[in-house]
Amino acid sequence: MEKSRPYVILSAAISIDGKIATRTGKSNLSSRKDLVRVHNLRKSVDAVLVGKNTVNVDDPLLTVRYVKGKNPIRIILDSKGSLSIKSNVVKTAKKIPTMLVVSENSSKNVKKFTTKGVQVIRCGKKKIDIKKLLKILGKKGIKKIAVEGGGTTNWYFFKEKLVDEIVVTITPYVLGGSTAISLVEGVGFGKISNSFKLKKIEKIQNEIVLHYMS
Ligand SMILES: NC(=O)C1=CN([C@@H]2O[C@H](COP(=O)(O)OP(=O)(O)OC[C@H]3O[C@@H](n4cnc5c(N)ncnc54)[C@H](OP(=O)(O)O)[C@@H]3O)[C@@H](O)[C@H]2O)C=CC1
Ligand SMILES: Nc1nc(O)c(N)c(N[C@@H]2O[C@H](COP(=O)(O)O)[C@@H](O)[C@H]2O)n1
Repeated sequence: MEKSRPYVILSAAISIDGKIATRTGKSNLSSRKDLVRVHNLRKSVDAVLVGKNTVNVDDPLLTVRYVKGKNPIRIILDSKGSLSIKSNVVKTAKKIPTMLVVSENSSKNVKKFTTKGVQVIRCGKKKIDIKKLLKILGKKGIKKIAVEGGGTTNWYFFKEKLVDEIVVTITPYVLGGSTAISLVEGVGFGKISNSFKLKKIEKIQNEIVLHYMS
């Protein structure tokens, strides 16, 4: 692992058939107990990163609420700067550090975000260059990141071989549907070569939490 970039933990909850949301975008798969575990993970990292669609669909807070602890910095990948200023992450940005990552070519006026307390980072010409972004974050003192989806964001991190650890909860649901979002979207790998080592298995009632390391 390059020293200059943060350690990346990919965190998600999946259905038995590997989906992270229903075809209508419902994703509240984890039990309360598993969410307590997720919040313990959040308090242990410097930042939580998600893609723009996750913010649009879930309108998450991405805070530590079910346990006591410091909120991580929230990072949203949104190359066009199209996020709604009415989203919870923007509305709470004056209290909880929030970064919006846009591309260098994004012509959108970012002042509407900065006035709400959001720090805007420009990175990558047309699309966000996540390798470069991780270096920028490393320079800002961010040492550990939890990537919390969605499937497209997860794909970019796997594609660039930037995932150091995977923590995935298998929840007792079958969602089906060819348009339902999978743990990893994108075009996918052509070869079976991207392997991880199983380090821990936790059973939480009806769920199994798998911990894999690169
Ligand atoms: N069960 C679970 O654990 C979780 C479930 N979810 C679910 O996942 C769904 C959303 O997933 P999905 O639609 O795949 O979208 P994502 O949330 O992954 O957002 C993808 C978008 O982020 C923007 N983006 C910009 N640069 C990058 C980059 N370098 N890498 C990745 N993304 C980039 C892109 O938009 P642009 O081109 O405009 O910049 C891209 O289309 C929701 O339904 C949500 O509920 C999400 C998280 C966890
Ligand atoms: N680990 C996990 N389990 C689930 O069941 C989930 N739905 C998610 N989703 C991620 O957490 C975000 C919601 O966070 P808040 O409760 O609003 O703080 C969501 O947007 C996904 O990134 N994760």
